[in-house]
Amino acid sequence: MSTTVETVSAAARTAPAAVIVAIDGPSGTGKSSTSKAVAAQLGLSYLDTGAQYRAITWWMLNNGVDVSDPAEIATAAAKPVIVSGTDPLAPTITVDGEDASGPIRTQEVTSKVSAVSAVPEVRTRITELQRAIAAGAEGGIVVEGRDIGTTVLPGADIKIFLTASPEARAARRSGEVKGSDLAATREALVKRDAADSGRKTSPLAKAADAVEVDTTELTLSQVIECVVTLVGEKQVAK
Ligand SMILES: Nc1ncnc2c1ncn2[C@@H]1O[C@H](COP(=O)(O)OP(=O)(O)O)[C@@H](O)[C@H]1O
Ligand SMILES: Nc1ccn([C@@H]2O[C@H](COP(=O)(O)OP(=O)(O)O)[C@@H](O)[C@H]2O)c(=O)n1
Repeated sequence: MSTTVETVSAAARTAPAAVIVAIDGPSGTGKSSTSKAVAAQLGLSYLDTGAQYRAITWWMLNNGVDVSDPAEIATAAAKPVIVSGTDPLAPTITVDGEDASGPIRTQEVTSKVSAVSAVPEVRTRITELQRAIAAGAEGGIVVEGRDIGTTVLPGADIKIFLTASPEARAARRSGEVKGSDLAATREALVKRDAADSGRKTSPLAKAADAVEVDTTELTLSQVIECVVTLVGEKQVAK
């Protein structure tokens, strides 16, 4: 009998505690790359909340919703069925059963997503989904977005807020698309930041208890290492 108890306590002592990690920040700061790598390295699930806002925007554009009309967006907000796969090595997203991972990255969706995500009914719906996914991730999860530390998971074990200069972020983003215009990319990015930070309902913001990491002069590997270290410290303390 005592052997069983000892075995269980030994396992509890050595197994890392399940942690909830919130990573927020504006576009191009490295949230997705960092979150996926940290989750994969630490055996945690991963949730890209921006992909969910993109997915609902894509559905609205495909289903005749006038995305310049908040009332129309609000009425349609409950309709699409959005399912996120949380494997950091192969994240997925479907809308009404259809793979949406490619189409949600188009310029059209990117230019409309801030207007859709500002509508309170959309945020309530997507926030519920996010909380349910985090609650179901028994081994822990890294959730990345704009309002995870402030609104979605205010009780997260660790909160990171990534920043970088607009120049660095625009250079990173335009590096992803061959022949893209750096100045236009910067302008679009700054405009989206302003819309996301300026909206009334759960704007892009750093939580008071978040650790801010400026990634402007850091390599992606350095950022990942920094976050892995911060999460490791929390796991030991739990
Ligand atoms: N510290 C970094 N240094 C250089 N490039 C980076 C860094 N972090 C991310 N990147 C690159 O910048 C681009 C945007 O990163 P991403 O993780 O998608 O940012 P976000 O999710 O914050 O929008 C990607 O091409 C990524 O490889
Ligand atoms: N938690 C979140 C995540 C994204 N979003 C919205 O979704 C958009 C797309 O997010 P994203 O993370 O895919 O954007 P990128 O930084 O990858 O370009 C943001 O510009 C916000 O308008 C949000 O409102 N709240």
